[in-house]
Amino acid sequence: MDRFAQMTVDGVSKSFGPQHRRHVAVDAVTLEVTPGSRIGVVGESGSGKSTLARMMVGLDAPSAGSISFNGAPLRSLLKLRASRLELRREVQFVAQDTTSSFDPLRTLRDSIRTPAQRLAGLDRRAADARVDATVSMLGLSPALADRHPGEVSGGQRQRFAIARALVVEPNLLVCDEVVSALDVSVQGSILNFLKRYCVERDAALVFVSHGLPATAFVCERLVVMRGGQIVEDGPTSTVLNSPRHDYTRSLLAAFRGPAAQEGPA
Ligand SMILES: Nc1ncnc2c1ncn2[C@@H]1O[C@H](COP(=O)(O)OP(=O)(O)OP(=O)(O)O)[C@@H](O)[C@H]1O
Repeated sequence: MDRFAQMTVDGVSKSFGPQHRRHVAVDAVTLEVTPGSRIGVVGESGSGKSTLARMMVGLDAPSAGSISFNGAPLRSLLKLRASRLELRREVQFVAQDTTSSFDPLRTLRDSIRTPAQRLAGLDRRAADARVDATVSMLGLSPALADRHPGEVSGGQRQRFAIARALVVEPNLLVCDEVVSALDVSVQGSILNFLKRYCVERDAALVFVSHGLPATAFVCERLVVMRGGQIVEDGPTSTVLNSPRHDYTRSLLAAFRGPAAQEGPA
């Protein structure tokens, strides 16, 4: 599989529930992601951000519309084991809920080493070295990786989840509320780290978050969602300084302050 060049989300919708009580979580969303783009997806709770992110990594299937990776339908890439593994090598996801995302019976090191071996093709020794280097870059002691997920704090587990995604060095990283559980000081260093990671390797980031200041700090493009739809999409500075939609204005008003433009808060 070629290196990530383009992901296209084309008129994608997702509904939940029985026919007579259909709830439309994502409604005809169109979005294009290319290398180096860092896209922040913001919006109120229930606006469809997580559902969109899950569809982009193939964890949920769209009810309508299509998603393609380098021109190939995601659905067909996911069908075959070989292309699914290659896709996972290129596209990684960090979920909001880290409690259920790690196997409680395995050490964190085991869980992070597996993708380093299986997806990045490293032997055990190289994979262990990669695990140590990655967790260290995220401000964690490698010794902590020998614990089980229940033996570290929620914030540490969140950083291990980021490490598990980064250990395969993906070229598209999709993050769903990855810093909300972290202390403010740790948030800042993780946001800096994610931004640097993307800039250095021309990787793309889709960063789903409630936190507008953090999102504006990391992302050069902001997508605002409401009721499953994208109501605004543009360069971060344009969206912050001259929002076109009333909803964006009210979202900005809630976060009004210099922090929105100067750095994570
Ligand atoms: N598996 C599901 N089954 C039924 N409804 C769902 C499911 N997943 C999401 N929804 C509904 O879809 C809508 C969008 O949810 P989603 O989690 O995508 O929003 P969100 O913007 O990420 O919210 P939050 O910021 O609170 O995580 C919500 O009304 C939610 O209740």
